[in-house]
Amino acid sequence: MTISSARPWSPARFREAAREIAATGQRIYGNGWSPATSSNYSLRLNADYCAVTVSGRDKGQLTETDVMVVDMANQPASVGKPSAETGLHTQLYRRLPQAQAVLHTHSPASTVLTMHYPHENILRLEGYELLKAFSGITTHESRLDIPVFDNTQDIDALARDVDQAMADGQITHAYLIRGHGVYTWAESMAACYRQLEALEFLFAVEVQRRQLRN
Ligand SMILES: CSC[C@@H](O)[C@@H](O)C(=O)COP(=O)(O)O
Ligand SMILES: [Zn+2]
Repeated sequence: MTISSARPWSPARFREAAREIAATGQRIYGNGWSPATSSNYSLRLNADYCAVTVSGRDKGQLTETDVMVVDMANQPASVGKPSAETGLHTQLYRRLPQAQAVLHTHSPASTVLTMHYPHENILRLEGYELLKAFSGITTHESRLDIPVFDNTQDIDALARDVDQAMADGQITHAYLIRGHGVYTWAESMAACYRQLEALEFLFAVEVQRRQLRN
C-alpha cells in the first residue's frame, strides 16, 4: 500500500498565507492592539482549510512557523496547537464563502468601550467619513452597527451565537466581545487590515468623544 503525501491544500498557498499572517500580525502588534500574546489571525486556504496562528505566540515576533493549518471543523491538519479561538474563525469561513481573512485584536479602546457600557449590546458608528473603509459602504451618511457579545470561555457556544446573529442579519462587518476585543473579516488580508484599522480608529474616537461629553 502506498501512502500519499499529497495534502488537501496547496503548500505554496500555505507558505504565502503564513508569510502574510506573520507580516500583518507584526504590524498589528506594533499598533498596540495585540498585547501579551493576545489576538489571532487567519487566512482561508480553500473551501475546507484555513491557516491560523498557533496558540499563545507573541504577536510582536510572529513568524511563518507560528502559523498552522486547521480544517473548517477546527481539527489541526498540521503540527501545532491552534488558537483557542479557532472556532470563531472557522464559523466565519463556513458562514461566508467570500471571506478570505479574519483578524481578531485586543485593543484598549475596544476593551474600554465594551466594559464601561455593560448594557450596550450594539456599538453604533454613524456619520464618519472613515466608514467608507468598509466594503460596500460608499458615503459617510451610513450607519454601522457592531453587536457586542458577552465574553465566555465557551468558544463553541459563542460561535453558535455569532452564527445565529449572522443568520438573522444582525452582523455585517465585525462584532465585539465584551472586555475582550473585536473580530472582523474581509475578502482579502489587505481589506481586512484596512477594516480593522478603521475600526480601531473609530473605537478610539468614540472613547474620546464620550470623555468630552462628561
Ligand atoms: C493572552 S489572553 C488572550 C487569549 O485568551 C485569547 O483571547 C486570544 O486572543 C489569544 O489566544 P490564542 O490561543 O493565542 O489564539
Ligand atoms: Zn482573544
